[in-house]
Amino acid sequence: MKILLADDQPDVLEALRLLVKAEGFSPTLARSPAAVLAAVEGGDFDVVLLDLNYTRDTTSGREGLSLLPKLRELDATLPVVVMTAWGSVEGAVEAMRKGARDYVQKPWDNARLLATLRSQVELGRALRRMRRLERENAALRGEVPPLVAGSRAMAPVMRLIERIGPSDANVLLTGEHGTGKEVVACYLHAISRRASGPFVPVNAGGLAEGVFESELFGHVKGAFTDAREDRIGCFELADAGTLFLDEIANMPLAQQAKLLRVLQTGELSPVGSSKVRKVNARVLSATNVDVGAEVHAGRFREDLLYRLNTVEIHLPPLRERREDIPALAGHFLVSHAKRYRIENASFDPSAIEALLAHPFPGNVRELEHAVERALLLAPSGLIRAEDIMLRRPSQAPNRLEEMTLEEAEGHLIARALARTGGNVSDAARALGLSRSALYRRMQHFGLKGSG
Ligand SMILES: Nc1ncnc2c1ncn2[C@@H]1O[C@H](COP(=O)(O)OP(=O)(O)OP(=O)(O)O)[C@@H](O)[C@H]1O
Repeated sequence: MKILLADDQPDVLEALRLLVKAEGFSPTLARSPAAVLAAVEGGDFDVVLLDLNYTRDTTSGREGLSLLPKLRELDATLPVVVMTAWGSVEGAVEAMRKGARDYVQKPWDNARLLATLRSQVELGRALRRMRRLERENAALRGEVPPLVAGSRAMAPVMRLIERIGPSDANVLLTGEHGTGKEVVACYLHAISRRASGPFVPVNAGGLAEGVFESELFGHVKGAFTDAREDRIGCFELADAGTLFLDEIANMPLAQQAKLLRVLQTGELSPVGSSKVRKVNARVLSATNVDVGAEVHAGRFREDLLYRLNTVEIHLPPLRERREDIPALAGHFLVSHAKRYRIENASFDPSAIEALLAHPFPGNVRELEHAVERALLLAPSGLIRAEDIMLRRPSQAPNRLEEMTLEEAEGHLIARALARTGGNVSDAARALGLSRSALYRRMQHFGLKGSG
């Protein structure tokens, strides 16, 4: 049983540590509200025992009280027991209202404290079990997207996802292209309290100047020439649900400012209207770019990043979680066989070996496409190594007709940049794009120019 003990008085902490350790708990200690949050973010506790007062000369309990909603946001199933000063019943009542499960008064009675902690651990576990069952049932009903993530590298990521999912916290998903950021966003929504509301994905980084506001905030009839009807924006479509903003690092600064305003106020006005509307959408966002570096370079607003990444979840590339390859391949085999009505689809062990040996620069998406192609090419339903066409990155084809549209685009852009010696303006002119549009695509493909 893992317990987090939080108090700013070392002697109290030590007494509590000895007490709970003797009873089979494994304690972690925190001496400040910040340490409590950091511990809960990084750890996996069965119960928290939280003192409400953090500076010796105050007894208001404010600091501890303000921690409770934050803890609930981080993990709604984590039981928190508060300690209050003797006789301060109001503090205890307020703490319970803010999400504490129980309280004990100082000086505490050892036997009662331990009994309270033990029963909270039991209750917390039951609650988590129930949540898991609900989720498994929802997955069986097809309401939660299947997420294959059994590898060791994904274990801490999954723990974080399970913990953060039910809360309303804004989450920034990072990771290379095709690592599953959108599936995870969908999963987070499906296990949240908003699951019965809508999940609205929008490619925030791909919206042109003129469409951004209307797409996100909506417009009223007559707001501009083409506005023949009122249109509801994605923020309102996601009301009581989740808005998923993809490719956020590609948003120009002007759009970032508009988004930030809505996130700060929780209010928006559709284009052409002066009426203010309240919005209630949980915002999940994603990027394959190092946003910290973008902030540093002045291309991304720090205050916006701060709003978006209450919690950051990084999805490792597939090459760092090879253990997942067989299960993912099996998952894609079943789902595509169903889609193409292919019976008896299966892998020969040589096929799995070939998959395990591939570096997958395109991550899970590349694996999915490889399995889909192999399924369509294998003469019987049995897929062998030779049916799987995997390209070594160094042997990437340079025949356009063998490429996907995305590969062809990246290839043409890289070629144009090579021809112009990395000059972005010249390359943009050659490709018939604006400089900023080319810049966005270069970021998308991880290409660099020389100015
Ligand atoms: N863990 C997973 N379990 C099952 N399917 C997955 C998993 N990860 C990714 N996929 C599948 O792989 C494909 C790519 O995933 P997704 O679109 O979520 O990646 P992404 O990181 O959002 O990509 P991009 O950065 O290009 O937008 C999807 O079809 C998705 O269903």
